[in-house]
Amino acid sequence: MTQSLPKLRLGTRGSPLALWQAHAVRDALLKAHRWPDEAVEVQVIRTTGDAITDRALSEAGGKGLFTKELEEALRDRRIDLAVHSAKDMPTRLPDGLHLVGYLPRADVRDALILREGVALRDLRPGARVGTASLRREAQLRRLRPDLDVALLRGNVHTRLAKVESGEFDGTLLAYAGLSRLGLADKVSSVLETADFLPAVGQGAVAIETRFGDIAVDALVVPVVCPATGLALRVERAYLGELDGSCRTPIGGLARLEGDEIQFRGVVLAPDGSRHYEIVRYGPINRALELGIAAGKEMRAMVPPDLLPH
Ligand SMILES: NCc1[nH]cc(CCC(=O)O)c1CC(=O)O
Repeated sequence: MTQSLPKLRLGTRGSPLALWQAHAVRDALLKAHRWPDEAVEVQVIRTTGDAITDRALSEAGGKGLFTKELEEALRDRRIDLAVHSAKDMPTRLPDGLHLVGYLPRADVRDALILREGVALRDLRPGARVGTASLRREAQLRRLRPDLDVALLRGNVHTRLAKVESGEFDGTLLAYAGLSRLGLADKVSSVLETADFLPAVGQGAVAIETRFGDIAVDALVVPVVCPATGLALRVERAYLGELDGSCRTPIGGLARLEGDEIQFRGVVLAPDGSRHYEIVRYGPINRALELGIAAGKEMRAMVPPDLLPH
């Protein structure tokens, strides 16, 4: 029997980071199946989020802005899989779609990029640090209430340019993204997760497919990382319990420790004046339950002005 070569159409946004991630998935597929280059075709799809550059994403409508058009293409069968930053994925997906898995997770930490100096403590009081992330802003204010934290949007290169030009004294970005773009040498220092928790999903590349399209899923499964899948199951279940708005600064990180999962979560007041932390452990075969329990515990602890209803 001759096996005909599949032609998988992989959809992605067109940003440099998205393209890197799409090609990482494509390369993994080609390698795992020993396919020739033409077996996986990358299709660039422009999303609503790509058109917004002047406002904080939380104001523009938040998550979903970067995924909608890709998900429409999936449902219309114009593509067979969509590749996303796991961090940018809403906790609830549209009917008929699912996350089949993730590439092995990269460094989860946030990185500090400073015009001068190395560490957070090197910033003088009043120094201007730019970020568009509520989570980064709140954690930064908590650690350094004396800084002037301001909105800084745009792609990675734009942000780095604004630090280099002196418009900002520093910025915070995901280490994983910088490293994928070959910009790890711009990093002044990394913020340890002990005092600065990443966003749920940070550092992970997600692969979304049509639920029930077992032919496609069977081809994707060999490239997905089970450990990353477990961690993301916990983190996304936690976020799902807290969701409702993306106006609340939320961090969360699950890690495998032997046959246990450790989860740590944080919710903060936007100005960093209050923060609520939880640590929970659970067995690996109870990942979903661990995430849900962590989310419920957090919800019970956090005052309603930070997490509505
Ligand atoms: N929201 C944009 C986004 N989505 C994923 C990453 C970085 C890569 C990753 O976390 O996997 C970034 C940039 C950033 O936050 O610095």
